[in-house]
Amino acid sequence: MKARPFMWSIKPNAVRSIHLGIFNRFPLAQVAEAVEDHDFKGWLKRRGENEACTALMIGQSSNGRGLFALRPILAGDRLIKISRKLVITTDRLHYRLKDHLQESISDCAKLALLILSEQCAGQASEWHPYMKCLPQCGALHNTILWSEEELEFLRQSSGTFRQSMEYRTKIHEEFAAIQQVIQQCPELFGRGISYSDFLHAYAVVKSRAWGIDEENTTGLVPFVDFLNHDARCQSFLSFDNELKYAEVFADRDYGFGEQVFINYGKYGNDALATMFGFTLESNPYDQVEFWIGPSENDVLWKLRSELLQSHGMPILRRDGVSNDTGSYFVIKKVRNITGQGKGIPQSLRAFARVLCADSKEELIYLERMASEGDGRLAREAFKDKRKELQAMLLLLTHLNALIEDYISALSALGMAQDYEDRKRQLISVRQEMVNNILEGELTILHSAADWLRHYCLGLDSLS
Ligand SMILES: C[S@@+](CC[C@H](N)C(=O)[O-])C[C@H]1O[C@@H](n2cnc3c(N)ncnc32)[C@H](O)[C@@H]1O
Repeated sequence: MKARPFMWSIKPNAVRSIHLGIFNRFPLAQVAEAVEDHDFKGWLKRRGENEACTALMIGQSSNGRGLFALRPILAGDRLIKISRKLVITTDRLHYRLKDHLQESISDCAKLALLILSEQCAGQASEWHPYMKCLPQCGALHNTILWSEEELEFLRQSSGTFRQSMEYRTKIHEEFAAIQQVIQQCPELFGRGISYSDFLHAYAVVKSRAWGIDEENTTGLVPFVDFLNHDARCQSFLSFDNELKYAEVFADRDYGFGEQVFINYGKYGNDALATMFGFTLESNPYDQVEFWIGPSENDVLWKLRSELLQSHGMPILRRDGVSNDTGSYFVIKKVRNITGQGKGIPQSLRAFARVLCADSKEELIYLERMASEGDGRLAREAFKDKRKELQAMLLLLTHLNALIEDYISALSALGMAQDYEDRKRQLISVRQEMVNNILEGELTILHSAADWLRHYCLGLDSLS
C-alpha cells in the first residue's frame, strides 16, 4: 500500500502554533491529531524524555496515524530515543497479577491484561496519555479479530488461515486460563473483562509491541509505535543495552512534513495480516504453502510415507480428511524462470521424485542412493530424463490446479462486493487484505509454474 504524503500542508509557523497550543487554524480532524501530539509529547517530557521527539510529530496518514518530520532530517540522524523505563513490559504488571498468573501465559496476553487494567484505572494510570492513544475497538483488522465468515474468504491461503486459527485457539485458551485471576483482582478490572475486550487488547499488543533488548523482551515502546511500516525502509528499532534506551535512526533524508517510516521486519502478507492487521500490495516477503502428498489409496502409501518420514518429510493429514495425506512446502517467488537461481525448493522436487517411484524396488533404490550419498532422499535428479520429467510434471499439474483454485477464490471475492446481504460482505479494508494475500500468493505460484514449465521443456528435449 503506497503511503499518501502528509495530509496537512503545514508551514514551519503553523508547527510553532501547534506547540503554542493554537489549534484553531486547522480543520477539526487535524486539530485532533495536533492535540494528541501536544498531549503525548507533554507527557513524554514530564517523564524526562526530552530527546524523544524533537524531530517528529504525530499526524494523520493513509495508514492511520503516523510520524512526520518537523524539520528536514538527514540519513543517519537519530529520529527517536526512548528510555527503557518508559517501555511497557510485563515486569510492569501489577504485583497481584504477577503473583497469580500461570507461567504458561504468554507475554502478549500479559501485556493485554496490563493495558486493560491501566485503561480501567483511567487518569490515575501513570500511562494514561499513552493508553488513551491506543486504537479503539473496531479500528483494527488483524485476522484474529475477523468473523468466521470473513475468515472463510481467506481459506484458500492455507498459511494465513492456519496462522489465524491457531492464534484464535491460543487466545481462547489464554482467556480461559486468566479468568480466575481476573475474578481475584476486581480492583484492577472493575466490572471484569469480556472476551472481545481481551481479544482487542491482544490485537493491540500484536500490532504495536517490539522485541527489545538482548533477551528480545516483548515491549510497547511509546511514540515509536506511531511509526508505520515500509518494507523498503532500512530503519529498524534498536536497543542500547548499556545505556538502556530504544532508538531509531533515519535511513534516508526526509523533507519537512514527510511521513517517516520504520521497517517492522521481513514479514509476508500472511504474518502482516495476522499480527498487524494490514497487507502490502506487492510484498517481497510473501510466500505460499503448497500441499502435496501420496493419497492413502496409493498401494505403496505405507512404504512411501515411512520412507519420507524417516528422511525428515513428515506426512500429515490435511483438515482431518482421512485420505488427504501429504506435506506442506513453502514456496517463495522464483525470480528467474530460465533455470538460473534456486528455482523451486529442492526438498519439493525430492518429494515429487519419491511420489513418482512406482514400485517397491524403486523406493528401495532411492533409499540406498540416499544412504550411499549425503543421506538426503532423492535430492539428485533421476538419471532417466523421462522419469525426472514425470516427477516434475506431477508438480506442475498440482501447481496448475492450485492456480485455478486461487483464481476462483479471487473471483468469489470480487463477487462478494455485489452481495446485497451486508452480513456476507467483508468490509472493504479486509477485502483488500484478502485480495493482496491471494494476489501475492498467486504471483508466486505463477512464477513457480513458469519455472517448472521451462525446466520440463529442457528435460523433454533431452529425453
Ligand atoms: C505500530 S502501529 C503504527 C501507528 C498506527 N498507524 C496508529 O494509527 O496508531 C501499527 C499499525 O499501523 C498500521 N500500519 C502500519 N504500517 C502500515 C502500512 N504500511 N500499511 C497499512 N497500515 C499500516 C496498521 O494498522 C498497524 O496495525
